[in-house]
Amino acid sequence: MRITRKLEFDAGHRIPDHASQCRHLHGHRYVLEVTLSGDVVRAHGEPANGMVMDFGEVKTIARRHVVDLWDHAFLAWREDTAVVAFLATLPGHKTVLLDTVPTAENLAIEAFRLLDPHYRDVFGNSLTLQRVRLYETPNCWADALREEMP
Ligand SMILES: Nc1nc2c(c(=O)[nH]1)N=C([C@H](O)[C@H](O)COP(=O)(O)OP(=O)(O)OP(=O)(O)O)CN2
Ligand SMILES: [Zn+2]
Repeated sequence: MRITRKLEFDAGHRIPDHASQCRHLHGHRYVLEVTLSGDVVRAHGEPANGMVMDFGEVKTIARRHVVDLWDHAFLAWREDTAVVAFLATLPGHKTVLLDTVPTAENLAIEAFRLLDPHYRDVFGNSLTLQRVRLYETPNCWADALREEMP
């Protein structure tokens, strides 16, 4: 069985080497989809009975480890030196430094990496993070799939 929880957040970014519009500082309302696989828990009296994982718990973990960190932040490639230096002049600015250019592909991979250790199988139902899908716009998204993760 697979279940998916969708969350949304707002963040700024730029793709410094892009040939067109995306080299400019701009933002998106990102949509993050977290897909888990596992057996349905069959345990009378347990709050998770009948579920792979409570959607509320899926959300809590995604917020704690990605969404709350990235929401209203500027997601910057640490080698984008001009932007990183500028953001450092803004007192208390919420900046997230990334090891890769903040494309939809790289953000999906990074979100998968951040979330994977936190979706733990506590009911013996083989709970596993399978996919992180990140929408950069309603028309553009990237999938980080477990079988393709480095
Ligand atoms: N493979 C990728 N291509 C592009 C990425 C990316 O992350 N991965 N990112 C961008 C830009 O950041 C941009 O935000 C996307 O812009 P655009 O292609 O204009 O997308 P829209 O949905 O706004 O397009 P419409 O045709 O206006 O709906 C570019 N490429
Ligand atoms: Zn963009």
